[in-house]
Amino acid sequence: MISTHNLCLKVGQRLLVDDLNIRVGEGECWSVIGRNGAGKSTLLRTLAGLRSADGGSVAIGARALADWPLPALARQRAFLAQSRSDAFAYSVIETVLSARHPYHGDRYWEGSDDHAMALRALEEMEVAALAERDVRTLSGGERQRVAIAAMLAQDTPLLLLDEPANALDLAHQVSIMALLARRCRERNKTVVMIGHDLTLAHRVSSHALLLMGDGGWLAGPKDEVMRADLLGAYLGHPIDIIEHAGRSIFIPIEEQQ
Ligand SMILES: Nc1ncnc2c1ncn2[C@@H]1O[C@H](COP(=O)(O)OP(=O)(O)OP(=O)(O)O)[C@@H](O)[C@H]1O
Repeated sequence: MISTHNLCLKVGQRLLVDDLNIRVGEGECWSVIGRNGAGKSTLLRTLAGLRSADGGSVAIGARALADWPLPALARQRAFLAQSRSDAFAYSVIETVLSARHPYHGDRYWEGSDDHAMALRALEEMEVAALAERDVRTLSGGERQRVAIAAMLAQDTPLLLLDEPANALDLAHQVSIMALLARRCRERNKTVVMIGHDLTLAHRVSSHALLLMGDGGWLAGPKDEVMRADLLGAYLGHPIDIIEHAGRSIFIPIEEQQ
């Protein structure tokens, strides 16, 4: 679905990611893991085509990202930014409907199919009751769920999400991550997301990509990569993994006082 070829990312003189070669297949769910400042958002923005590579390339399907016309690219991938600000008094439903524009061509108005999809996405995110509300009046968690609803309404094969669990309460963190995993399993969608909750990431992901922040990286199936020794090295803190009720629970090891 999406692949990188000797991808290099830099900010200023600092090398964040060096020679990254990954192939994210259809139906796979990848978690990108690393310390603050390791380059996770920079990578995701590059995968979305919102920032150019500092070396190497990204391809969606067989076509280089740079060769995708923007409307066609918007039908291939949806992107959830880490934060957003709303300058205008759009309603929730208008915000979600705007995600349907890539399907309009020359048509200005949305059709009834667009409305039905937008409403369905709001219902899935449990924010349908807020459809007529001004987005600027929403709580942080409600706004996050509306942004994810817009992604679902965009209905792309590839979803790129920068910390989707941000601002969500516990129940919504679990349900939305489970929904993303189901989208991969049942509808063959492809997800690449950033998250700091290792237990949740391990539960829903098929693969993980660890970023060291100095160019180094490690990618593979989650059980090969999300090992205590590797995570400890990449996150700069020792980690314990406890098996409980068939799940792996990741906990930071407390230093002796
Ligand atoms: N426009 C910029 N100018 C200068 N430095 C930048 C710029 N954009 C990003 N950086 C730096 O690049 C590094 C990587 O940033 P990035 O946002 O990708 O990190 P991250 O892994 O997503 O971190 P976090 O977990 O805190 O969200 C950081 O040190 C950041 O300060």
